[in-house]
Amino acid sequence: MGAIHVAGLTKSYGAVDAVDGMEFTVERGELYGFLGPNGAGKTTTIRVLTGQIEPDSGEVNVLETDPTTEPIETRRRVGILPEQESPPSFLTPREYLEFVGEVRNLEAERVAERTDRWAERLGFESKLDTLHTDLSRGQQQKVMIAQAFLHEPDVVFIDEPLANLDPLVQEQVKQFLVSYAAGDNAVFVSTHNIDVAEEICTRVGIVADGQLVTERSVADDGADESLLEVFLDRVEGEDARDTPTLEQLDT
Ligand SMILES: Nc1ncnc2c1ncn2[C@@H]1O[C@H](COP(=O)(O)OP(=O)(O)OP(=O)(O)O)[C@@H](O)[C@H]1O
Repeated sequence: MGAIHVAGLTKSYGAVDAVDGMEFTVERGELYGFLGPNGAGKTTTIRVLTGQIEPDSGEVNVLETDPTTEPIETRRRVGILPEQESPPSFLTPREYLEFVGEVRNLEAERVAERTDRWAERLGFESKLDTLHTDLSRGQQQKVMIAQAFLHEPDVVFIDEPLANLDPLVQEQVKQFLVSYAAGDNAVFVSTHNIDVAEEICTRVGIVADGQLVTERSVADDGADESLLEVFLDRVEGEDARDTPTLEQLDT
């Protein structure tokens, strides 16, 4: 079945077919990249997989739970870092992580240990007791990463994990994601960043018009086409690749 399994998934908003026959399976140990242009249906798929919205049809399974019929059980087992979400402005990182720890049924001592570890790992120790409203976007993103992993879930869904982070922290987060997935967990990363997907993912699914159009895995590293070329081929069609560059137009 896989840690995450999706078959024949559809979801429309009125006349918009946001997800239209999505199919894929992610196994434990994989860092899976979900790559696609704006409006391809990535966020909608993640929202179905985390029990936030109901699909119109199709099968979904996450860690042996059905997010459409047991959304609370699914959310209990997974970590989620939604797109452009900020921690509550009126709490400090320490308070927020204590709150998340309670929701996740973790012992207070364990939460305190993990909070310190995450603050040290991502460098927000000096901000642990500062209200989020006084933190930068990048510092808030670090807290959001910490909350997603606080209960050490077997599956984590992350939308644009590196948004707003400086290059040094991006490197640390990338290494962490790679090692976390390698520890028999499934990490599902939705991104527009082809370079990052190519660098860290064990497998990449390319999404367009609500469907998975192709997949590439690290095993295809020696392939003739780069991930960017595959992306342009499948998402934009040959026309996009034939579009002349500025240099060509100059000559
Ligand atoms: N709540 C909603 N109501 C109406 N239409 C929606 C809603 N959410 C998404 N859509 C539409 O569904 C389509 C897929 O959106 P979705 O957010 O899943 O794409 P995405 O791949 O995550 O895009 P992005 O990369 O820009 O975040 C888009 O056409 C979008 O406008």
